[in-house]
Amino acid sequence: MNTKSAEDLMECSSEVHYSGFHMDGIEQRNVGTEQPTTSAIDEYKQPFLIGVAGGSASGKTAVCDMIIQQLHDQRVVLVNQDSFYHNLTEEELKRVQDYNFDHPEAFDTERLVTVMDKLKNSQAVDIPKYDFKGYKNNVFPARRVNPADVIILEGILVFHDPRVRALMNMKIFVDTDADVRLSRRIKRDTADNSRNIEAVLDQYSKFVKPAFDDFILPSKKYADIIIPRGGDNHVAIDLIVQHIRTKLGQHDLCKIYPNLYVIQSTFQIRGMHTLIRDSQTKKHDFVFYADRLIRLVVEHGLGHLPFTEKQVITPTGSVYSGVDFCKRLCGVSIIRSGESMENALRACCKGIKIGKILIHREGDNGQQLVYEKLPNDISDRHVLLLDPILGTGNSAVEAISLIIRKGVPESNIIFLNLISAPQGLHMVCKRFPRIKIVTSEIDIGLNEDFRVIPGMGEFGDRYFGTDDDDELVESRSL
Ligand SMILES: Nc1nc2c(ncn2[C@@H]2O[C@H](COP(=O)(O)OP(=O)(O)OP(=O)(O)O)[C@@H](O)[C@H]2O)c(=O)[nH]1
Ligand SMILES: O=P(O)(O)OC[C@H]1O[C@H](OP(=O)(O)OP(=O)(O)O)[C@H](O)[C@@H]1O
Ligand SMILES: O=c1cc[nH]c(=O)[nH]1
Repeated sequence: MNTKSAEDLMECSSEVHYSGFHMDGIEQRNVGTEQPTTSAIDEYKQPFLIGVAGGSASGKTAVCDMIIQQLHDQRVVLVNQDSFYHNLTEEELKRVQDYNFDHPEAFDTERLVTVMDKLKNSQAVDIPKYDFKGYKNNVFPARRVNPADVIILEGILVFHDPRVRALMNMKIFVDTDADVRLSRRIKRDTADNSRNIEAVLDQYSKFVKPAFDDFILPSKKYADIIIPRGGDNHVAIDLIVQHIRTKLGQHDLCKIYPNLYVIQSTFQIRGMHTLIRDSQTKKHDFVFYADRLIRLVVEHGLGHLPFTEKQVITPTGSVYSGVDFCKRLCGVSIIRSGESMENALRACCKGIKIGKILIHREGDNGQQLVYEKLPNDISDRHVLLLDPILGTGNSAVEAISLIIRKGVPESNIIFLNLISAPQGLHMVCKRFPRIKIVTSEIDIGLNEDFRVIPGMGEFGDRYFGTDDDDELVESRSL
């Protein structure tokens, strides 16, 4: 994975326009001509890598073909582990029937790691073409593979090497009955009369079955998903494709940080963002739409708290099996902008205790804690930390550190936020990998004044009316 420091990502243009939507007719508009560089984000755009392992003739190819077919609108490449078989030496060629094609050492794993690492980092690669008749991997020309959104690596032993496994976003094991695999293999290998059944069975008992027991089956434990019956299992494949689509639709940072949640974007949400980001929006509209967005973020954040099962009897006398909210919570707002989120939290959680933290900005690089008042029993509670803007991450880190010093486990903190800059997300997620962050949009970056871009300016000034709004134009409605 390409790890860049937050500082390395600071190169962004300061003049940025927000690409919004007209709600009537849903026409996309690009308001400005000068777009910011997206190189900072592109660094983190990584393809989704799926590993498909399983015994010989288990149906891996069928599973891959079906996934590729269903992901027809995505750029998908299929890489086969067979392409990485070592060349056979003259000696080995003379006694090919004694060569173990099913052992991990039959593959050039170093080359496989290099190629997959490049593909994962969106670089084009040359993949060897293997000649199954001549047992050579130097067929000319090699296969040129360009970067794609999804890469599928298929083969009997693709889970064997930990470096290859570490690159995978999803690991699928195709689990097919041994009898079915053997009969398929016999049919396949004798189909064109190229081999007789004795030779096929001999290879099976000498190499294929032992390798399955010693290397392939033990690698099943690494799988995220085990598909019984291979390509015949349409339900499993539909579910896998749905999951891949969700992941592809997510912001790339969500793939890096599993505890980061961006609420699902709708035109309604984009419309509200368009209004609060518009420098021409008047204060009362700004407050109205910011409040609506905040309410959505708060409701979403509450969904990440633990629940217990609860059954109730409905007026029809039927049983409804539901859940009961976690009761031990509190809010903590970062003064002053965080206070704008308190009403939404109170509206959702009656009588909730809300603590406060004031962090004074000293220059633009450092933060200094100047005031805190938190519930005495905060360490027993789940904490909803409120601040609408995550910029450099300095304020959030300061506030989270204080809450942890008060005895709250990191995993009991949920940071609720409207707009996040990638720099702040990297800083907070790396420092506190177990806290959850819920945000409504991730922006492009920060400008030289550490303001989020495109952003929405100074949230506190716009929400509380301490900016100069003489010039603002008339109110508009959604
Ligand atoms: N005899 C022989 N077998 C080979 C050679 N190269 C690979 N194999 C066999 O090919 C098998 C790996 O391919 P499979 O997993 O069966 O291929 P596949 O088509 O992807 O399998 P499924 O799609 O799961 O049916 C190993 O079990 C090897 O024994 C070769 O040159 N000669
Ligand atoms: O991630 P950072 O770079 O630390 O920036 C984020 C901080 O900036 C904003 O507050 P601001 O300092 O503008 O004060 P205000 O809430 O009083 O307007 C925001 O509410 C955060 O607290
Ligand atoms: O863009 C920014 C950054 C910090 N605080 C804000 O209110 N806006």
